[in-house]
Amino acid sequence: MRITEIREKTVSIASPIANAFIDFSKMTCSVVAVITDQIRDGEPVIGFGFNSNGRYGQGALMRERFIPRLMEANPEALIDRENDNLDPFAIWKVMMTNEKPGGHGERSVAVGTIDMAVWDAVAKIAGKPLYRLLADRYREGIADDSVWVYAAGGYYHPGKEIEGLKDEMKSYRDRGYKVAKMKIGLAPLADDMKRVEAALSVLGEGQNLCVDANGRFDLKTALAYARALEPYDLYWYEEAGDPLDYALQAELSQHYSGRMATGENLFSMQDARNLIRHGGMNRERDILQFDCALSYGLVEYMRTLEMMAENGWSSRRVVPHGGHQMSLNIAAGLHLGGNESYPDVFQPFGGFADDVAVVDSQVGLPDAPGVGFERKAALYALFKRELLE
Ligand SMILES: O=C([O-])CC(=O)C(=O)O
Ligand SMILES: [Mg+2]
Repeated sequence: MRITEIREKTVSIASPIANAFIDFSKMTCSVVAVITDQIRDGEPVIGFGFNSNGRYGQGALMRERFIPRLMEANPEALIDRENDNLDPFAIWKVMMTNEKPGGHGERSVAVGTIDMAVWDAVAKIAGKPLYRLLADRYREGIADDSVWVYAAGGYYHPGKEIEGLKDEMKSYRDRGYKVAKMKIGLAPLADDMKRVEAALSVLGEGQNLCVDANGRFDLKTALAYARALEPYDLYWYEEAGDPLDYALQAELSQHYSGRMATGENLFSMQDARNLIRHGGMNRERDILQFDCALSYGLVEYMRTLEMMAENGWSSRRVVPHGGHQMSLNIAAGLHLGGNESYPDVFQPFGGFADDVAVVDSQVGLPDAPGVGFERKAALYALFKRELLE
């Protein structure tokens, strides 16, 4: 059993939206195909992967380091004999050969993207949905049947006024979502509070709304927003300050009594551990948003979940960033607390299988081998067009 070829390409996921820190006018993403010599239903098994929105395509790193390391490795060293399959842990180790610790920047995205394709292939070789394979291997066979999801959007957009935001929130409600998320921090505080009130006029109680500052605020601004937001009793206040400013997060938690969420820009177990150690996060209340596709993939994610357990954090406190099917499988198979969903933005990467609707903020998973990409027609068509033709 061996990987015969790995292909990668950078594709556009540009759109005119903006959060408090970046706009997505030139956003790209890598797509990857890991082609194997295994045959299922008369076709070679091919695993697919892509990196989450918000970081750009990582083709150069893949072409120069990670793909050659895998293709030069002894194929025997990449096999999981016990399960008669490829071994994602051995593959990860080969990819990370001669990589120093620390400085988890773009390379964690490159590795995370290939890792996604490897797990897709592994589940396809096993003939199971990935969430089922994960539950069977690591959770005594018990998977969640459905996963809690919230609708992420509420971006700043040229020409999108209050009415546009309300229409967007209403459309999420109409599509089965109870909780939605909107951006804050690009407009002045007073304007943002008008936007928050507009969203709440559609969503109802504060517990149906999350706000996301995308790491924009210094401590003073984070505290000013905390004071203004507190009376609304929102579901969560996300990424107030710089993702690596644990002291800011810890100080903020002394002044804000509601739930906070952060972690989407922490790309390693070690960075996540620093948040747990130094960020003042409350394990009974707060939410961690690590995204495997940005942070060295599922192999590293399992280390992060182990680290959390060692620190008394339940895996149910994790609701990954990214709104993609890989995290949805991890959520169902490894018992996370939910998953982000992008009903409208970042298509066709955001969103789940075409035939699973969101009902009461819960989404099911398709009964298809692998991550389920083949059940999301627009995404599968993109993979085929960009990587196989
Ligand atoms: O706007 C972004 O970069 C995405 C984001 O923070 C989120 O989905 O939480
Ligand atoms: Mg965010």
